[in-house]
Amino acid sequence: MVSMIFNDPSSAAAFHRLSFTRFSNGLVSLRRFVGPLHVFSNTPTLPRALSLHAPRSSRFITASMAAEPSAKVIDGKSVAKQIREEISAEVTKLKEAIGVVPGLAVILVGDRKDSATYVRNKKKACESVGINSFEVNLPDDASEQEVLKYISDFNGDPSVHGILVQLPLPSHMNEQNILNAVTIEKDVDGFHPLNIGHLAMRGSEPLFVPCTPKGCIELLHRYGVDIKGKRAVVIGRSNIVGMPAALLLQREDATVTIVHSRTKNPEEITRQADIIISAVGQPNMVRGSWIKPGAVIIDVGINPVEDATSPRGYRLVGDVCYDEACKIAAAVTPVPGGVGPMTIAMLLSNTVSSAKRAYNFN
Ligand SMILES: Nc1nc2c(c(=O)[nH]1)N[C@@H](CN(C=O)c1ccc(C(=O)N[C@@H](CCC(=O)O)C(=O)O)cc1)CN2
Repeated sequence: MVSMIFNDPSSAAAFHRLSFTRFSNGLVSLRRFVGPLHVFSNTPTLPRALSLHAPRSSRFITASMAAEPSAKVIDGKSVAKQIREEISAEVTKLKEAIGVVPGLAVILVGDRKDSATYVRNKKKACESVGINSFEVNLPDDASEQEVLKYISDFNGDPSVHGILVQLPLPSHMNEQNILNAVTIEKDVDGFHPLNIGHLAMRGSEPLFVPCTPKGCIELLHRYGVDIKGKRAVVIGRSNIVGMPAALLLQREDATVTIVHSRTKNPEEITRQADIIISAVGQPNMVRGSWIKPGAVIIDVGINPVEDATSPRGYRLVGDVCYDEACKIAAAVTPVPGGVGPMTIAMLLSNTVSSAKRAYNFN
């Protein structure tokens, strides 16, 4: 069975570790639904309404006897495509009106395959919407000074509106020093302490919100999920996902609990949530028994697990046991094809916002 112990990744590394875990599908007991959570769509191509009902009388059932999968699949891939089309139109407008083309600079240090893939995908996404991209590739043994020099050059370059340092960085580098060096006006990753600070303060607006948490909220909005007054549980408290996701949910008037590696009874707490955002990097940790019937689940985990039948030798799974979640939740994001593609769509969105802000263009 999958481990029930999870860690708090302080950097992106824990999300993309190649950890191979075997698990088996046991029976799960689940509590009957206590109240409806309506999921309305305001987008014509997306689902109209979701609401699950069950009689209050029978208190417990088991997953083996439970209904067929009924959860709505929250399709991040198609929402991200829609967003790229919207961004493409904005880029054209900006260029035609004032002759400005947004520019994104990406710095990659080291030779991690997954990071190289993400950077390549970011470059392709920029091309697809008409954003200029600038790429710097440094070897694993590059010095922190070299990275800081590139950041300083990009900070002063008017053709660059967004700067991103791909994480994780090699262990000899001080991540915080490097993230702090990006000027906040170009911090399209939203990781600068000032941007995070503004996100945490009521009545204050950050210039940028971190892309993955922003993508999670965007999915909830585009699928018409009510957040105000709902109970939300964020599993994981990393700087790049869990913590900012909790702050964003709070700004949307959810009642937010963070479940982390030292939380007692994580299962019981999570089962109270109307909305779950899981970002711990532990394959299939959240079982059916953790989920309140009718909950909406945003699964941020992208975990490789051994799979001899796949050409890559592994396949990707989320933090949430998808098959079990599909039988209990109202709506759930798949992995792959859920939050991942939204991360890059939000990066493009932040880059265009930055270029517009630089020229006071609305
Ligand atoms: N500077 C940053 N570094 C990292 C971030 C970040 O937001 N800023 N996030 C992650 C990696 N990441 C983007 O950088 C990212 C991860 C995953 C995906 C994605 O689309 N995943 C696909 C599956 C891909 C596959 O098949 O291998 C999916 O979930 O469908 C996009 C971006 C850490 N570093």
